[in-house]
Amino acid sequence: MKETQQRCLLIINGKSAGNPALREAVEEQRKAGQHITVRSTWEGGDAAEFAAQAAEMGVTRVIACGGDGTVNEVVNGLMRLAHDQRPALGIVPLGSANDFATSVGLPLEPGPALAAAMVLSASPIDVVRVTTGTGDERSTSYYVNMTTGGFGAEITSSTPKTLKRMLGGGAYSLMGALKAWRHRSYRGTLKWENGERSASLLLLALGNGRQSGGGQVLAPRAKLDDGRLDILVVKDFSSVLELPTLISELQHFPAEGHYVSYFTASQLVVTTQQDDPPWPLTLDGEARHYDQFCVEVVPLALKVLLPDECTLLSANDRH
Ligand SMILES: Nc1ncnc2c1ncn2[C@@H]1O[C@H](COP(=O)(O)OP(=O)(O)OP(=O)(O)O)[C@@H](O)[C@H]1O
Repeated sequence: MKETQQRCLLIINGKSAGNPALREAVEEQRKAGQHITVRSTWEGGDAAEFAAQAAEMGVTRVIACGGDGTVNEVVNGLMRLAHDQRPALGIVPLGSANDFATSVGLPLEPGPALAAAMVLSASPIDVVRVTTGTGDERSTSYYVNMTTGGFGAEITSSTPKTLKRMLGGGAYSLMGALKAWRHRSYRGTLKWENGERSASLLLLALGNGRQSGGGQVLAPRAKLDDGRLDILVVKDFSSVLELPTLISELQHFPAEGHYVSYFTASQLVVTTQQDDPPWPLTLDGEARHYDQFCVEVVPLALKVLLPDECTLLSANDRH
């Protein structure tokens, strides 16, 4: 940790611009001599726009104040800058889930979180690039924590608590909930550098971080800086009798189980056949549908202000 003066840009989700604890925290840090410029968003896209202006403002730290959606928007803005011009990213968690901030061990209250963002050192982490569509429809975006695809993506993006209850309640409760949600599987072909498989899937999770959906750990062995994506594939089932095995496998994350496979790759491409429905994929907290998408690791692309003891950094691996 460094006790130095910082030039920071705070990007606040407009929803939280009046947050009293955040206002107090900014005032306190300014009194302590920190140079803080604040920008508040009006609508989606603003946070990325502000972040992309950070280099010309001469700031060294950009602090995203909001939920996971705001963090990922700021990441997208920073990725528009050349690598050596990207300021470090800090986080003051103000969302409802805050999955990234929670899993890396950042303080969750505005005062301590902003104070931490002034002194924490910046660790380089991987960023994940997602390319969707083809030809004129092609679009690229980035994320730092996790994205989910398939039926599970529709649930994780809308009701974090429901998902937790579903997975914690045993086979019949899960089956009931799945029926109520008009559960469906998605067919597709997954291709990565060491393999290929076609399957009917319930859930696909692509983790650089470990959790999504408000505390649901779907990539328990992920590291932020190992150049790999942790991939969880949950195959579909046809009867309630299969569910106990599926639930048990979801607790152990086997490399190759009956329903659950867990492996790593630096790139994964998912494609559907012409008659298959497009896949829901959560990007920025919202599920959108795609016929094809490619996720790939951009190694050590961004410096993030993290606790030195963060267990998601390879340097803190137990030997
Ligand atoms: N002034 C604003 N008022 C309301 N919504 C906004 C405003 N500015 C941006 N947004 C929307 O908020 C989204 C980001 O939300 P954010 O992730 O900060 O909160 P959240 O959804 O509550 O968090 P979490 O994902 O942790 O539950 C942006 O993608 C944008 O669409």
